[in-house]
Amino acid sequence: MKKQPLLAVEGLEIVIRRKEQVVPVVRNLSFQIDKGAVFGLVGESGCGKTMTCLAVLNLLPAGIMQTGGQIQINGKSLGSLSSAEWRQLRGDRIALIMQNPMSAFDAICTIGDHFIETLLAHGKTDTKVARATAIEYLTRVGLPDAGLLLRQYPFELSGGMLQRVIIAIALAQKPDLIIADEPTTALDATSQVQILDLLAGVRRDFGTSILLISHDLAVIARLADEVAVMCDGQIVEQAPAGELFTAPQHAYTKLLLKARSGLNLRCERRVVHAGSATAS
Ligand SMILES: Nc1ncnc2c1ncn2[C@@H]1O[C@H](COP(=O)(O)OP(=O)(O)OP(=O)(O)O)[C@@H](O)[C@H]1O
Repeated sequence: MKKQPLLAVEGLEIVIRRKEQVVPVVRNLSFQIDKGAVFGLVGESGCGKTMTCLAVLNLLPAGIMQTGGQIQINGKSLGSLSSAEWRQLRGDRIALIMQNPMSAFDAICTIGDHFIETLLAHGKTDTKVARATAIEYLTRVGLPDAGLLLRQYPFELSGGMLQRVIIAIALAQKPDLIIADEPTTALDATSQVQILDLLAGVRRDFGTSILLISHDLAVIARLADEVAVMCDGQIVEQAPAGELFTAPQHAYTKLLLKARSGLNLRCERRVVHAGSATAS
């Protein structure tokens, strides 16, 4: 019997309305993520990666809408959820980690305020229990002196530390799925490696599924089991990571791999679109 995926996206269509125009952003996009798996979505800036994950969270910005397709979690369609059910799903079942960790924090609230309020909003009723949980998870993600950290303000922490705090807040809610949208892009090289190692540990120790979004193949290569390559709102190739990196089939995937060695992706992409499906 085929096992049920944790997340199934089927035929997703997203458009932007600009005055009289309707511009497709994501077209007929389908993928599945199994429980405990890391699924990498890679593609150049503007190809629709973020809009795809915002659609999964029902958080598309004004003027951008899902016009087709189905999204299911554990076989349950998300299409019919009420606002309250969506709020519950976000945080409790699906956590989002974004590119710029500072933007996730209110500058006038301490780390403790953020952590404890989030836990209280998602079911922990006792501040003392929430505080103990915060300390436990901050320690688990490798942040020393968690008690002091709870009294600090976001600007007192580095980007890498803030990203760890966000991961700790996410983990404390024991989500089934973490959506990590360019989680290392704003970090220095050392912090990038540490955060990717931390996410690998999260999957290993908690069995959390991860949708990892990046424009950087090296980031995807480090974590993903399965990789989908996006170009202009569509998946052009999907394969297990080992296969995709050693034997890419689609011309655009080959260009992305080449781009890492300094070639001009944008220029060459025009060649692909002009019909050279075998360009490499
Ligand atoms: N708030 C918005 N209003 C209008 N158009 C938007 C908005 N956000 C994104 N877009 C457009 O939607 C398209 C897809 O953007 P998206 O953010 O999903 O790309 P991406 O692949 O995640 O790129 P990046 O890696 O740069 O974030 C782009 O053409 C972008 O210009």
